[in-house]
Amino acid sequence: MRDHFQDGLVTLSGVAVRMGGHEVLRDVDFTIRRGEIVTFVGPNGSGKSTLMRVIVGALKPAAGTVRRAPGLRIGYVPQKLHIDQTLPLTARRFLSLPHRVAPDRIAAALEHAGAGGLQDRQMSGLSGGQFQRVLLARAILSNPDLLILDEATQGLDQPGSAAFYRQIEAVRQDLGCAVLMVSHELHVVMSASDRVVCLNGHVCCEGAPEHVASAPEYRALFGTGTGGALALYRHDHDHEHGHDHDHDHDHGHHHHHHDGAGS
Ligand SMILES: Nc1ncnc2c1ncn2[C@@H]1O[C@H](COP(=O)(O)OP(=O)(O)OP(=O)(O)O)[C@@H](O)[C@H]1O
Repeated sequence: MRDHFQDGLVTLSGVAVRMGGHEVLRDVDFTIRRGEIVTFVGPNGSGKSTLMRVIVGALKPAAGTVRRAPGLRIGYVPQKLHIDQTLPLTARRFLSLPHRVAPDRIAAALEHAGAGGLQDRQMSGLSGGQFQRVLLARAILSNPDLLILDEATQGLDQPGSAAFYRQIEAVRQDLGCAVLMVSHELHVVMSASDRVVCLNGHVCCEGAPEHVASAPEYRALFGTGTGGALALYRHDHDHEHGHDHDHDHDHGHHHHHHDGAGS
């Protein structure tokens, strides 16, 4: 049924990257397929941004191969974008830079990004969440096969981030694009991802969120620091799907040993 999932949009084999004389990434095999939401997690300096740069083609690996589907269109949502606050600039004009875009396309992109009707607002007057949605709309304008987000929810509070990730899922649903994100907000990202890739100079572990969360390699990296976050994720997860859960609400003490891999 899901033939389109077979198509690799970007495929990396045996990729290694050296920076300033030392190896930042080694032996990376990775594929993202049409329509998938994949998230890179990993400690600071584990090579997440570097790997993103290899995937978009901004950085050439020292070893290995990178294959992109012919004609692949990538939309990029940056972590932050600084706009001169004194410059009068409406969302419509911002989305028309550097090339003019027809008003109906702008309206449609804003609608998809959950920012419908904001075209006449000043960029400097938008809330953090609205601003990120306008950046998302800009990425959508290129009609991407692959949407890339580099910690796009920095500066948003937790409900704001959760809402933004729900918007990302809606965009994937509406446009059918694949999504690749980097994030530190593990619990939020885990619930929004089909697949999580845990990096630490190489791919430590990957798979369905529940699988990665219970993998010893992941636990070794993130230790007990994410215990609460993972408990929160499980809590949400249990309640969203509403099956097989007991009602004591003591999800923090559940121990799933690799049983989530197939979910
Ligand atoms: N231009 C560069 N020159 C030398 N070393 C670099 C360069 N860019 C990155 N590095 C090193 O590569 C490693 C991986 O960096 P990268 O930014 O990919 O990590 P990250 O996982 O994205 O980190 P963070 O979570 O802090 O954003 C780090 O040790 C970093 O210092």
